[in-house]
Amino acid sequence: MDTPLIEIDDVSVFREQTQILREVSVRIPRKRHTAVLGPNGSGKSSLLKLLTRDFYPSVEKRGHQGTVRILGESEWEVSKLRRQMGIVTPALDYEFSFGRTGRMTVSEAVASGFTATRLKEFGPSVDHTMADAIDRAIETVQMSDLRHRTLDTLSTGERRRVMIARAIVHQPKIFVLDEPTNGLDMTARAMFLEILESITMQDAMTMVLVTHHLDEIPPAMNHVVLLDCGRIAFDGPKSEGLTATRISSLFRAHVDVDARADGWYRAEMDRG
Ligand SMILES: Nc1ncnc2c1ncn2[C@@H]1O[C@H](COP(=O)(O)OP(=O)(O)OP(=O)(O)O)[C@@H](O)[C@H]1O
Repeated sequence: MDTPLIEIDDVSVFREQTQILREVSVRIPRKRHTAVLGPNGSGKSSLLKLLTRDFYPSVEKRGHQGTVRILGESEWEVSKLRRQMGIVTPALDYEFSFGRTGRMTVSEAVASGFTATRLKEFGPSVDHTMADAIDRAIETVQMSDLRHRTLDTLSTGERRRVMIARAIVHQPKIFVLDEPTNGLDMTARAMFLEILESITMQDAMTMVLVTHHLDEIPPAMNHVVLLDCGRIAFDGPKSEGLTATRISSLFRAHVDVDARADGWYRAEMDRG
């Protein structure tokens, strides 16, 4: 059997006396695109930070320390690990919006995904194969016309699409997105979701999407993890996780959930 891409085993994380993740265990095999859903402060970003090695499992009072294995390994040099993953976070988007990083062109920024670097001086020397991959990634996010523009001249929606191209240019096995539609208007969001949908359908990378919004989970993403106060409240098939009962309990509100025929979900708060 294939080694799972991600195995988190009995991990707790404490920060400043507060326990922000509680005995979390999650296993994500290849091709199991997974949405991590939960209310504000439930620990979604902290879970992703375990994957990117921004957070490590804490040692608990009884001496126990959980493990995080990525591609079968628990010891990773952070820079090497980042090259195995595509990552899109609001913080990264911000970093690419100004200063020397913001003055990179779309093509240069996408090329920097090969080395997981943030400045063109540290970027790769681009050979033919890489140039083709850069073109394909830029096409996937529908940015070919703007490829020579610098990032600081792009709208948030356009820059976010460039971040996707940068994250996938080297065809990583794992593609992680943290609330990627934050700050996008209706049209930019719809376009962004269409791009995510096309990437999940290719199945080349396994996507882990952190979101508050059920209606952002692409149809081909069939697995959900529900996080509640740092604990896993559910981990399983989307059709069983995204029920009105579970979602209402998670968000402490009456929520109607509609599984649509096209595979997308809609949720609406029942204010009655
Ligand atoms: N570095 C830190 N130091 C102290 N507390 C932290 C730290 N990082 C996160 N927390 C706390 O851990 C909890 C979970 O935070 P996290 O950002 O993972 O939640 P989230 O589900 O991603 O929230 P949101 O949806 O609002 O982004 C919050 O109560 C937060 O204040």
